[in-house]
Amino acid sequence: MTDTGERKTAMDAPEAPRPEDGLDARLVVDRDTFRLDVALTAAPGEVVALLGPNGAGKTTALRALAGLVPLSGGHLRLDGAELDRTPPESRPVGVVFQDYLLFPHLTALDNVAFGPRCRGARKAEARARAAAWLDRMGLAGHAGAKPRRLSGGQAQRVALARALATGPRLLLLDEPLAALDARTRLEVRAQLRRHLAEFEAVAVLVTHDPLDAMVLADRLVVIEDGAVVQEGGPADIARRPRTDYIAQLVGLNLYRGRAEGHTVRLGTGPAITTTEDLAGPVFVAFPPSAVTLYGARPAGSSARNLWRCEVAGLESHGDQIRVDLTGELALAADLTTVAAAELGLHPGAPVWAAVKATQTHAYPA
Ligand SMILES: Nc1ncnc2c1ncn2[C@@H]1O[C@H](COP(=O)(O)OP(=O)(O)OP(=O)(O)O)[C@@H](O)[C@H]1O
Repeated sequence: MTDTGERKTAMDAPEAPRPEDGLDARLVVDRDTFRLDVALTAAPGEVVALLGPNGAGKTTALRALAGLVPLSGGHLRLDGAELDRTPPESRPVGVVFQDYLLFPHLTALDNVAFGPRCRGARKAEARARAAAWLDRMGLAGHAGAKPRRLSGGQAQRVALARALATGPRLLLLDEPLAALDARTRLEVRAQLRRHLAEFEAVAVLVTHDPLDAMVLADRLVVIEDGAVVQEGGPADIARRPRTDYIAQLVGLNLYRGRAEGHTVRLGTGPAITTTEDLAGPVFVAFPPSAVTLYGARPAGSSARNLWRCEVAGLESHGDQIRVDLTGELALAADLTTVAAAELGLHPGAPVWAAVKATQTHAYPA
């Protein structure tokens, strides 16, 4: 990064990455009854999303990386340097907080210049760097505006510029889009994706929105109850969820059982017929849209995956109705509103649920 904040300009002869470059951490944090213990590695240029339910420990992990909570154990190395004992203000780390935390009394320019100033840059230099960053973010025309005059999306970009203007080797983003309304979110998500793609160091973002994670990150690390339960590329996680939480996020019915060829036995429950030929512990997943419901047992149906169920709940999702079923197999089914009305579905109604083997997906557990 140059002093003006222009990155990737003098990159004609980039230095070869060293094996120790990037993030190498094991974050152990004890907080009363809660323990976080997650290993986190990332190469320069990689965007990693920490995804997980409320209280999983995502923010604690981010705060530990920033140095705002001490590690009880583990290690934290960035580009080969130990950071465990480095105070937050001396870490080469930029943070974008959920509500941006812009200084209300400072202009956009001075908000961005604040970062370099804190790191010892002279005023003129810090402001020049800030101006270059605002320009890059398409905000040159708003340099003199105070935060209250900025839209949510503009404020988000100022916060991002402020974090990037210090030339961080680790960029941390805490729920970067959570403060925005749905329409702005779409646009800001696309912009943020572009800026993250250009960022040559490590970026870690925390979110509980699967879409943000899938769109923005190269790799997802899913945390539940203080531990990593699954990590991988967005497509792999969406296709092969390994916990109920992830399956729900990506909208799949998920079961665990033992495969014998094309049959997967689910503990004491029923069996599911799949197209995959597997043996041993497996997961089976299928989308709610793959489920067909019948008011009575379908006569002459060749479907092997046919279960007697009962409607536990109904919820409308756009032009679809999500039906929660209990019975031989607990599952979610998506129907059109018309189909739900024709079946006269209501809580407690008995139904038969069918899924074709070709619509299921089995993979080793
Ligand atoms: N200052 C604190 N002192 C003690 N326990 C805390 C403190 N802050 C958080 N915790 C606990 O640590 C656990 C993890 O919280 P954390 O905020 O990291 O989760 P999260 O995944 O970011 O959740 P959310 O999505 O709700 O922000 C929770 O059980 C929480 O109650």
